[in-house]
Amino acid sequence: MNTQVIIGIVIGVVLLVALLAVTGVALSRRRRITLAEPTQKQEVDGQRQVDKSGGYQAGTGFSFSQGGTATAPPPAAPKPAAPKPAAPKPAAPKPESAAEEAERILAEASDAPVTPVADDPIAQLPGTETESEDSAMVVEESAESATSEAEAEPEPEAEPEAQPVAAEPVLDEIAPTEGRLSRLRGRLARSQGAIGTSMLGLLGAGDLDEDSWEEIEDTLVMADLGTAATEAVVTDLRAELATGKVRTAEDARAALRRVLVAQLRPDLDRAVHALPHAGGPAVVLVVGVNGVGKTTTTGKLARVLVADGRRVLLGAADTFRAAAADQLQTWGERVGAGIVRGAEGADPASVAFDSVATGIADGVDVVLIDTAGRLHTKTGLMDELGKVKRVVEKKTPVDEVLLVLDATVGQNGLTQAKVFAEVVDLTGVVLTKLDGTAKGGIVFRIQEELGVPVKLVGLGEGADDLAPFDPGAFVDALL
Ligand SMILES: Nc1nc2c(ncn2[C@@H]2O[C@H](COP(=O)(O)OP(=O)(O)OP(=O)(O)O)[C@@H](O)[C@H]2O)c(=O)[nH]1
Repeated sequence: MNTQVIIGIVIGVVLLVALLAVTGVALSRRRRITLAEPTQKQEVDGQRQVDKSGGYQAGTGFSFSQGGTATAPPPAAPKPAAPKPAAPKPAAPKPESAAEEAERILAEASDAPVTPVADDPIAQLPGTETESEDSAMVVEESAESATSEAEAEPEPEAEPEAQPVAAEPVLDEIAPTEGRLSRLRGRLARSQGAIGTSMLGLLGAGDLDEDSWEEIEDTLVMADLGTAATEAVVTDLRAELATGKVRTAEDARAALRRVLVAQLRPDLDRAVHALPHAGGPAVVLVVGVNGVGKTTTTGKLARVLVADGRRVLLGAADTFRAAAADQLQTWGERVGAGIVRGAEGADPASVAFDSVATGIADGVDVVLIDTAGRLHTKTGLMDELGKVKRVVEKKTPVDEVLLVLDATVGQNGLTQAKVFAEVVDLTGVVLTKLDGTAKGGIVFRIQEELGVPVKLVGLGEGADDLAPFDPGAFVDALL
């Protein structure tokens, strides 16, 4: 009896030990797999990509692609430290130190024509005066820190806190992006309706006399479509109705939908060029005037990219407003993206340069640079934005220049947009605050007048209130 108990206990202990051993092996395997994850390869546009996300994925309705259209590759500029083919190893020190390189590039960029900012009140803000000594110092400091961090590449357990790329953030849950288009519909429905209700009422009423056509025109103009787009829509609608196939209210709705969608140019490339290219991260510049939602959009975009499996570095080149860098840093911490920021009032170009240098050194997939809000009337500041772009291009091409526009400001937004388009080659527009009192018709004008596609829309202040722009879904939301 006693012997049986003892045997039972022995068997139990043996089984327990075996179970622990198996669990231990499984755990250590899993750990190893997690660490090895960054080598996972993906095919994107026929090119091999390295997924360094650690498997943090979310289904996404967003479309990302490789750039190459925002800027031509940097002209025969001395290509800084030809990156090693086996990329993600952080920065082997270059022959020219990062600080020297930064200094040289900023000095070269400063030779380019920069409009004097003499009596411009905005230009009197700290840091806007000239780039020379102060900014060079900032670059030197930050470039040095980037280099030394890269040199002191940590052994697994000795992780330095100063690492610019994400220090143990508590990551947010990111809402799946799939449902965002239906959310777009709901949000727009709050403030839209002009096009839908009145147009469908008129079209559905049967034969249209000239008064009705005029009313249709007025409705479209009031919805912010502008005269050119309005005329085009009316002409196309007349043609549709002339076919005699529009007999019911449903036919009228379908015809109106067809015409509006066609007017929104569904053929335009709306993918955000945010995928890395061989040897370097994609660079996205986020530009626009104060308060339109640049920082918020940069943060929201970072979330989507991280959810899509990308390693993201944020560049806080909005040095005019200290809170903007703090705001961006918070976004980064929540989502697991690193940040490079300069001193308040530092030269934005130096921060942008430093961000890209750090991004290259750390092997991130994309660097999102949030720039300062610039009043479009301040030529000097606009020139400075040109400088930001030129300086970045010395390192790597800028893949995407996203202009953020506040949809609620209507015509003013368009005026701003045109000035920005003169200074930098815009590749896409983000239209924010479409959840507000915006009239959706502004989308038609922006695309028509700028020739640049609306790629993303902001639908609220919430972290996940960013959606890809889709002409069909957008028109559905209007009707
Ligand atoms: N309703 C709504 N509010 C938004 C949206 N996007 C941004 N905002 C709000 O707009 C305000 C300004 O946003 P910011 O991101 O600070 O704007 P900014 O362009 O970076 O401003 P500056 O740093 O001053 O140049 C904030 O209160 C945001 O929450 C949106 O899509 N909808």
